[in-house]
Amino acid sequence: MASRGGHRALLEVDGVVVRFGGVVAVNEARFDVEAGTVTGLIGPNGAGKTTCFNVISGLQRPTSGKVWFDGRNVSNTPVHRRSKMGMGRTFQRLEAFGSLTVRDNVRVAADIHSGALPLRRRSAGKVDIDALLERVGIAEYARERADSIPTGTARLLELARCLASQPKLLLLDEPSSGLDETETDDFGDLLRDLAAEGCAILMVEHDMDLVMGVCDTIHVLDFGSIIAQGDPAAIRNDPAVQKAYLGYSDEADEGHPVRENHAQSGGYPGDEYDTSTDLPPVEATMTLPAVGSGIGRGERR
Ligand SMILES: Nc1ncnc2c1ncn2[C@@H]1O[C@H](COP(=O)(O)OP(=O)(O)OP(=O)(O)O)[C@@H](O)[C@H]1O
Repeated sequence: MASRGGHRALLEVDGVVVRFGGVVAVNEARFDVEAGTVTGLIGPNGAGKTTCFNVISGLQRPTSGKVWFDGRNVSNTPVHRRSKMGMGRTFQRLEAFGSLTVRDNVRVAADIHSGALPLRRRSAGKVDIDALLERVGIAEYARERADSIPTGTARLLELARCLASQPKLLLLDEPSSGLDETETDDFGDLLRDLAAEGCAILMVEHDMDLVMGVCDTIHVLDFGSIIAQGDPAAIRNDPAVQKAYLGYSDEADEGHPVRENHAQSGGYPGDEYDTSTDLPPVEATMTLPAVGSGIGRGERR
């Protein structure tokens, strides 16, 4: 966390609370995201991940607490200014302009960003659109209309549009949904490459193979509170995390299931289990991929 006068992480979520009436969606969340790393923000459905993302990107004002970005308190900074400072975000909902080609969508995103830069920085901010499409793996769709491409490709287009603004911090909300196994593997490699180039990546993601395979650090939210923080090995073995995802409390261990809302969320680790049943099978705890197994080793759904 922030040290006064010393090192500050690129992003710091500093005791953020968000209340919606009686619901505490985020409860004193506190975590950092360092430049050059991939960080996962995970948790059962309704845990507060999207609300946290909204606070970081400026769509949601926190009830209390602060967000620091690049050494500045941005808690009251509007979305467009945060974007100009180097925050890029993708959304669960796809946002591309359907009637434009894939290439033009990325061009527009690059132009908007470049237009927002001071004149002296515009040429430095110029993006090679074709190289970017190539890098993200959608060059073959460059001339297709965005509303005619497969969902996985549209997801990658979102990423390309975001990268066109050359962000220092990339906020990715469910980036792998709609990607097939090969696309997800390539996507994981791309995230590692971006981090190696110095980008900070924070992602909300339900695909545990991907999360465990690419993240340096993972923060786990449950009912708005951070219940565990650490590397994939620590998170995988953390009893509180297992409990949160299984939907059992201590009482439940004695045969009284509680927190059905989470148990039915289906996101983790039992992506394979039938979410129409009340609780996932206990074996679901065993479906977490081994840390270091890489991604896409056949366990993915
Ligand atoms: N605008 C809102 N008004 C009232 N309650 C809200 C609002 N937004 C979110 N909530 C509540 O806050 C809690 C956290 O929701 P949030 O969407 O942040 O969770 P999440 O972890 O992103 O869930 P999911 O994985 O399903 O997207 C939930 O109980 C949700 O119902």
